[in-house]
Amino acid sequence: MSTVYFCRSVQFRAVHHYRLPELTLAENRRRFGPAAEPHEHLWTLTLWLTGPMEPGTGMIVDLVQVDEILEAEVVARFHNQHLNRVDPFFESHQPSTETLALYFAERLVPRFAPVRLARLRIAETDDLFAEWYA
Ligand SMILES: Nc1nc2c(c(=O)[nH]1)N=C([C@H](O)[C@H](O)COP(=O)(O)OP(=O)(O)OP(=O)(O)O)CN2
Repeated sequence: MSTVYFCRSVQFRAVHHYRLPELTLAENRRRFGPAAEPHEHLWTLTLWLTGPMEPGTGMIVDLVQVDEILEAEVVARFHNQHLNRVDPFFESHQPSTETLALYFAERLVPRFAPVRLARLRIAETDDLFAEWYA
């Protein structure tokens, strides 16, 4: 049986850096190079949502509802922020794309239920991104 996914992307601009707390600044600079310094990306978060299509509307989920959740959970919290400081979680977790994929998936899955978040992509650029699959 075929499956349809409804997809939506949202962007936010934010700074991050990589620094392990057990290392000195000089050691972090050697370990991570330029990425040890705060640097900005225009992040793109993309969701793949699936579930039954409502016969009347032909929709899996209303776009207005999707956008409200993304605005509250992603844009309002992360746009123009420093990711290492936006949530105490990132005091003990480096804000890599891999970590952000897990972070956003864990928070967005319950927000979209019973619509199923099946896949999520967080991209720093077109050629650097991480994906999460349910
Ligand atoms: N495993 C990961 N490694 C790195 C990540 C990541 O999310 N996961 N992120 C970064 C940085 O944020 C960094 O900005 C990207 O590193 P950079 O060396 O600039 O990457 P590119 O080679 O793609 O950049 P060019 O401008 O094309 O040289 C680092 N590592």
